[in-house]
Amino acid sequence: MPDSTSFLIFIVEDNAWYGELLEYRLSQNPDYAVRRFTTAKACLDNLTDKPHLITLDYTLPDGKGDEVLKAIKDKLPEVAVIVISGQEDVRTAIALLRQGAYDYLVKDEETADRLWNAAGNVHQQLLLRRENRRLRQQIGQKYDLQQPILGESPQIQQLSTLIDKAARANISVSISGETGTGKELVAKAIHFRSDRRDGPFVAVNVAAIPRELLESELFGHEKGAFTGAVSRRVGRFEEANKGTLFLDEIAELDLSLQAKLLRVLQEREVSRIGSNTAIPFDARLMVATHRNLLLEVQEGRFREDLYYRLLGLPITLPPLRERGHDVLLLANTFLHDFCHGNSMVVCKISDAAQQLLLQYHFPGNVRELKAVMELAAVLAEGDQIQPQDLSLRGNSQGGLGLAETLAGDDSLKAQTAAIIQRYLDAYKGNIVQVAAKLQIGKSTIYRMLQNNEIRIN
Ligand SMILES: Nc1ncnc2c1ncn2[C@@H]1O[C@H](COP(=O)(O)OP(=O)(O)OP(=O)(O)O)[C@@H](O)[C@H]1O
Repeated sequence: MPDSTSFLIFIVEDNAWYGELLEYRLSQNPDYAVRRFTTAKACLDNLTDKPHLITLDYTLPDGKGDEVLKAIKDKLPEVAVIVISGQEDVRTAIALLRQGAYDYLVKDEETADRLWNAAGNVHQQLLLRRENRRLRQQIGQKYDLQQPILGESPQIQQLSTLIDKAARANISVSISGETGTGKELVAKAIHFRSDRRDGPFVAVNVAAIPRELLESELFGHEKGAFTGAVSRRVGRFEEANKGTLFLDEIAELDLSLQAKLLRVLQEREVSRIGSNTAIPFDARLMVATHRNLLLEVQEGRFREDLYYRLLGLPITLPPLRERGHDVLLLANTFLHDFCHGNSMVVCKISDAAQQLLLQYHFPGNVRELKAVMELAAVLAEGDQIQPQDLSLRGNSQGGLGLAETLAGDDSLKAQTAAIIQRYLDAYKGNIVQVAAKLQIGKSTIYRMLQNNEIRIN
């Protein structure tokens, strides 16, 4: 039996000398395991070993190529079969290819080389498929947890039931909720629990892509469709084939693209910019927004007909501040994951810090909580997280005041300087400690001091 990394080839050829020649050539690749059979029956009897490639002589003593090909494909549809024939016959070649043969080669002095190339291609495709499967499994494991949406509050329990219902039906899903409440996480959970889990999950943040690029991002374009279209581009709608397309911040889609999206959904086809060819659209659509989409409709910014098409199963995510003690459950999980990932000792959250977390309004919701807890793990002295380690907006006690620093409109450079300055103050100018805490080089701090971007107070 082939293992998961090998590439098993069957050569089916009644001419012993020719079979040996092909075997000799193909065996030159150390990744290939080659076995030779002189009859169709012997080949068919051994298909349980699941070869990846079969080279099939068209005229065997116990069967003609087309019959044997059919028998092979009936038993093992995914195997690549290359038919090798003594004479060229275009009609037979076409018929065999239609029947599912991978290639058709005529015996001449170049056959062994052409077979070598074809086998190389089949092998490459197999490696890509394996890699693809591995990555999918990895992603699947990451998101396909029984309880991917952490929380014990009634709101989150209800949400879990809705996710299961959404996963079972092939209905559109519209998710709303404040920023950072887990809209994308919910969309992924539905995808990975649904029948489409083996297909791709393609996420597009409509608000993050400039209008002039968005159309081609979504629908793709043909080479030369517009200035700058130097090569063909497959759009995200096509990429999501057999999977899920998640359009985040859907309310930001402008009216002309809303019209185009509506057409795609009505006709279930897309065409690339610059092409008249319609490509079937077979993906489940999920959309998300932090806005009230109905209000957008009432104010004329969002098409009503599109709204009803997209609404499907509406899911509203509650803000974190309304999830009661889930805040602490999430805080502990984030702390635990971060400390484990960074080989740090996991600290506890002191009672006072817990109270602060429970009272805080979390405008950035779960995303903010995660960032706050990770930073707290870095800042904590000893084995407990104290209120001063929590960088919450308006927390006068501490967190080095980073929340305010980061909420400003300053450039990245200015924000970096502000963060380092806060740490320098907190560590009383100890550059070695600050560099270690922030995991930056001491030279960065010295350079910034030299440029007067920061100072020792
Ligand atoms: N209930 C939850 N359990 C565990 N992790 C969560 C939960 N909710 C959100 N998260 C985490 O919080 C972060 C933000 O979630 P996500 O990106 O899904 O939010 P969003 O609502 O889509 O945000 P935005 O509106 O900015 O697009 C992610 O790291 C996500 O894994």
